[in-house]
Amino acid sequence: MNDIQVRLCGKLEEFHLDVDFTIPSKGVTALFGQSGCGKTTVLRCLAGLHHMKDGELQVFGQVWQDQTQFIPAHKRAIGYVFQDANLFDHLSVKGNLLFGRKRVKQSDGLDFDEVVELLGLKDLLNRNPSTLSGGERQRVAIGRALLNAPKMLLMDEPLSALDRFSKDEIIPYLEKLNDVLDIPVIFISHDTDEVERLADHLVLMEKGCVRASGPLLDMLADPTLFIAKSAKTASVIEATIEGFDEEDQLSQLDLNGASLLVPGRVGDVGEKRRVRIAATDVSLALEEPSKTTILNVLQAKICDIHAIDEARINIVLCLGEGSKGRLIARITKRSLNSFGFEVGQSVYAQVKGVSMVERRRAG
Ligand SMILES: Nc1ncnc2c1ncn2[C@@H]1O[C@H](COP(=O)(O)OP(=O)(O)OP(=O)(O)O)[C@@H](O)[C@H]1O
Repeated sequence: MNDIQVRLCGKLEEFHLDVDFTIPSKGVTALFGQSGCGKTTVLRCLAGLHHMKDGELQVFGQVWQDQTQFIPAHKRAIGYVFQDANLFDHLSVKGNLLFGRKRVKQSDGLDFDEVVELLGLKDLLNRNPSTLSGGERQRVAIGRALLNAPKMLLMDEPLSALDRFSKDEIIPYLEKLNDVLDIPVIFISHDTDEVERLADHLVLMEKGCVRASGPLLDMLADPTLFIAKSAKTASVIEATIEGFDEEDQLSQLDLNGASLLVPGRVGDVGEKRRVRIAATDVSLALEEPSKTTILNVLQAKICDIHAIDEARINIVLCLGEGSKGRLIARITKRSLNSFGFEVGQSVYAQVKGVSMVERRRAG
């Protein structure tokens, strides 16, 4: 009852939407899929900006839409952030932030100072929006949405209009926001890097349908999903920092029982971090390689083999017990056949590169 249940079925001229999925009440959910698959339509239906007649929406046990009722947009406690910040140029940043705030009970949600602090807006308050950078404008738009005490924050490609530099500037603020907010955030993105850094849950859409949904890390390890076919396919795994080697300046991480070394001090002992290992950076060996410069050679078991096309194969490896430590290796069909890899077999995974999915702190 504490989650968000979405069922929507209907047509927009030629486009047919038919989705039925659940969004957890906490954390960040990314709606991901190709252009035109229906992500914005789903978000607009959630916000009440579009009424798909055949639909049911239940938010924290409250009915927002069913066969007999439809709560209009202005009565849904929602913050909506669009691709463009849509700020009012006749108002200062402060005026924009406070726009609509009068309608909200002051005790609800975050207060003005908290939002200003969280999004690093203090030095911008007296500026005119026309003088702000794209990233700064989006931070103000997010602040304005939060000050209306939403029960849910919806963001439609909030970073897509920004250049790489502005994205890098704003992402740490979003990460910090995600740590502080106790409302669900649902955002649309085309960018796998953004999704890996920001999302906890993923809803994968394809041609008006939900292809799969679930915890991000499980979804990224599922070789049957279309994201596993991309050239950028990677495993994103939660690791715990176990130690630091001062002499060689290497951090030692625990990946579900397997030990991984990464250069530099990536955090304090006991902290959890996401690591990203590109599928093309993992190669397999039947025996433990002895003469190699590769630092990370992990013992693993093959738990799935999945052909991507005529030439390439994804091998899903399990590290330790359970389904948490799953690593994808991208190999050729020729290697699969010549080594005779099969499900259940024990192998050594040589990991050529590991990057930290940074969860930096802003401000
Ligand atoms: N008001 C409308 N009338 C007719 N067709 C529409 C309308 N709104 C959206 N569509 C169509 O519905 C489909 C889904 O659109 P939607 O904007 O939801 O996709 P999307 O996944 O968000 O795409 P993108 O990533 O490109 O923003 C598209 O084919 C679009 O042309």
